Amino acid sequence: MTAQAPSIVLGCIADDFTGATDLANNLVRAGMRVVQTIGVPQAPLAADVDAVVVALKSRTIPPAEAVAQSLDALRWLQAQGARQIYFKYCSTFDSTPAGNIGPVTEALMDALQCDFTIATPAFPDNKRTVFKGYLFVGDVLLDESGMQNHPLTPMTDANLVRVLQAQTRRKVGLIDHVAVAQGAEAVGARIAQLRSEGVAIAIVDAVSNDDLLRLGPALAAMPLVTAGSGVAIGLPANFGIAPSSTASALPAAGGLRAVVSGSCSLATNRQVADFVAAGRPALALDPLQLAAGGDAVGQALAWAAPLLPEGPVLIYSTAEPSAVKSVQGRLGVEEAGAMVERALAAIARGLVERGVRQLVVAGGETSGACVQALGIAQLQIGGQIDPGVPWCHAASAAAGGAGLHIALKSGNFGSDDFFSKAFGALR
Ligand SMILES: Nc1ncnc2c1ncn2[C@@H]1O[C@H](COP(=O)(O)OP(=O)(O)OP(=O)(O)O)[C@@H](O)[C@H]1O
Ligand SMILES: O=C(O)[C@@H](O)C(=O)CO
Repeated sequence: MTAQAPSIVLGCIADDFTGATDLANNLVRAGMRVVQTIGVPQAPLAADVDAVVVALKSRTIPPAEAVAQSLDALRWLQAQGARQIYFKYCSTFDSTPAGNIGPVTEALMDALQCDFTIATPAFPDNKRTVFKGYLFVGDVLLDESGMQNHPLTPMTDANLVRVLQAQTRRKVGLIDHVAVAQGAEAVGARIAQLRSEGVAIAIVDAVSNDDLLRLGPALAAMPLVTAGSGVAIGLPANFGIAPSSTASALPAAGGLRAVVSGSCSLATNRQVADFVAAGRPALALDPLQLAAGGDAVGQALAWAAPLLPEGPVLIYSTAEPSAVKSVQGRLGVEEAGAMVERALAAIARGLVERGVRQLVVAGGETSGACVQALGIAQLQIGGQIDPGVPWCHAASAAAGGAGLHIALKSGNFGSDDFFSKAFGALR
């Protein structure tokens, strides 16, 4: 008798690395056993899990490339038996009028011969709510939340029907809170009405987890769901899966502890300040010094070596917006970003080579660079530290193939004491 290859029920495509762990975290909390792959795997899935999240870096690349990578991921997920596909984007709907949410959604709909899907970035646990089609971040509209100044994807309109309509030829409509509050049957009736009006993609209102749990059953037969990570909490039940503590079990943690931070988001700035104020060892990298040459990576590793046995150390380039702007003005936005990412990735690798086995990385781009430098191909998802951020476990080439615990924190996620409390959560 030949052993049956593992088969998944839910196949997910995420447009960045930290967003992928955010989605995986919500699926695990709802009971699914999940792995996250870095890019599209070359080989069939070996792990016996319910869902796979394929992490791409497709949020801000040209639309045609984002479409090609997403279709590649779709083909691999289908080959692993996925019965439903989930396209995950940012809870602040990060995109430009050219894409990539619209073009990727259209391409996936075409490939799946799917004539209707939903789109909602709602993630109430992290204060992203959608009401009458408008996205709120905390108490303010998206375009007043700071996202209007984002360097790559400035979000200047909080009306998601308008935002998505600018990115797609398909007609966009709204399933408003009146329908969602009444439950799956009312959502189904609203979908039927929208379909009869020629709508193919519906933004969905959701202001609480109860809304998302009510929405879940209405999505059971949809071949494609597109959303932030919030919608994930209502999907596992459609496959008969209930929350269970075993889904998030990871191997026991050991080894030295460190944090590497390249995020300059407001939350990360507060987290760095909190770690420093607590008197913990922290080293700031100066991008202008990096640009001037010299061995800043070697110096940072030499600084960390004697401190690591005492507890977690932090190495960061995190800075206030004015300092970042000034560096970008001197070095160029792309060049500054790439140079800092390279340095932090080399530092992360050096730390792991020196015995760090519990590592927190802050920032989406920074996480991408670090995960690649660490030679990580796949992450097993464990317990949540804060909404959207789980501990993960992965084999790393930098650790000689051994496993390490790693947490990839989105810039704006996590409480102020995140860098200290994360390690407590592993014990
Ligand atoms: N002091 C600095 N000056 C200029 N650029 C910096 C500085 N520190 C970090 N950077 C760059 O800023 C970018 C930060 O992006 P990253 O995605 O890592 O964080 P984020 O935007 O806060 O996170 P997320 O994408 O999860 O919201 C990276 O390219 C990083 O290299
Ligand atoms: O949805 C979010 O806000 C995050 O998972 C993310 O994608 C940050 O880049």
